[in-house]
Amino acid sequence: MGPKKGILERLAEGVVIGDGGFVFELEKRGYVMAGPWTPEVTLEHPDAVRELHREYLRAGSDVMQALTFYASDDKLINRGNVAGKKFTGAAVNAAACKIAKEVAAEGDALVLGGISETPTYLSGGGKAAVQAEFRKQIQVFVDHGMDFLLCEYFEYVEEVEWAIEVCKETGKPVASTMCIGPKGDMHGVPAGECAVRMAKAGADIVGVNCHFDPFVSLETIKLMKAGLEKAGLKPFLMCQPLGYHTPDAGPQGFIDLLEFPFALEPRLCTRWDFHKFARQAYDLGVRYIGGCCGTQHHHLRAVAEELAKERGKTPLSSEKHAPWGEGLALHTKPWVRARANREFWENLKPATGRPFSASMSEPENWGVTAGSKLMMQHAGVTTEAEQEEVRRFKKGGGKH
Ligand SMILES: C[S+](C)CC[C@H](N)C(=O)O
Ligand SMILES: N[C@@H](CCS)C(=O)O
Ligand SMILES: [Zn+2]
Repeated sequence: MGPKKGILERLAEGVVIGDGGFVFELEKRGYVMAGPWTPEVTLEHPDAVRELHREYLRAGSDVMQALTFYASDDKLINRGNVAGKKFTGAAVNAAACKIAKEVAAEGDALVLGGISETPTYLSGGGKAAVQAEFRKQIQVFVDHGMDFLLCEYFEYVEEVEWAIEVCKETGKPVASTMCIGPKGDMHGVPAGECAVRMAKAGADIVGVNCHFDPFVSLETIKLMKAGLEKAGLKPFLMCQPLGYHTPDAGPQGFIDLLEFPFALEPRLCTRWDFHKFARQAYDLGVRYIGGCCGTQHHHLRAVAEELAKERGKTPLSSEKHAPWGEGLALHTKPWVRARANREFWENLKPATGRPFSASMSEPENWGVTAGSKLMMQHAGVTTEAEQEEVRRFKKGGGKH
């Protein structure tokens, strides 16, 4: 076998599958704390991180992304208060890189080092102080031979431009995703402009991650694509959305939903939602497709199975999963065997089993956010007349 193909070559040839959620999944498994969301688990429980990488590799992931989310020194510093432990970015990042490399070598995966938004920026620190945080993390990625770099989970385009600038100093390919929706960044910079600014700063791959569901995220990607086309720029497109449905989320996405972060399960996407997402993303020209918070093994496997023809292969874990539920043909009960087909799963509207659960936690957002038409469509309010009724209801202060 020759040398591994690089990320840009792989993207030019076809589709690359990213990874699933790490901090969210490890929080549920008892290894990460919700709140700080920092990944000192790479030092405390390396086996837990290793196993999750393996699960994603088995699902078809082409990239082992080192678990370095929020692992800047300024973010980790608060973790010194937990059980008297001090975790440095250098140690957490180095451990993350080693684990990612180890699992990548078990398949044909690339390794990726990522940086994310910093408390320094959010508290008004200037460019030099913010870039100093990034530089420390990136040095570790260079020392450990990461194949490419990612700026992910940025709410402000200014900060991600500073991040890309530092990544470019290494000469490695750079990907960049913001956690924004169709309304743009937290300063109101439109999504299309964010994409153009990321590409002009030097990102080879641009797109979105986290904060919004797969279908809202694709709406953002459409706006990004249009902005890039208008500016004559052609970076690869990347989308790693939530594994939760968020049609009612406001501009900051799922963070502002009442269920964030401990009661999101009723909103979980099914594997069939991810089949649909993968196809729509691919048709839109997205070539780097993965997941973020809430996404698990079966979501990624669905992406890999949906795009099996395009990729010329099926993921390892498909050995335990016949396409479109066909394994059910082996079930003992005939009425369950009747579900062993694509038509059944593609058309099912899953019930939640919660009689008093509303489909939206904050329907009052419907009339006030730019994505409201989209939200209504997701909620099944599809005709113009019904949508007008919702708007009238809103204007009337919630009274008919
Ligand atoms: C997307 S989660 C891992 C982090 C969300 C938010 N920025 C928070 O810190 O709670
Ligand atoms: N890559 C990170 C992003 C969190 S928003 C993770 O999967 O945990
Ligand atoms: Zn996320």
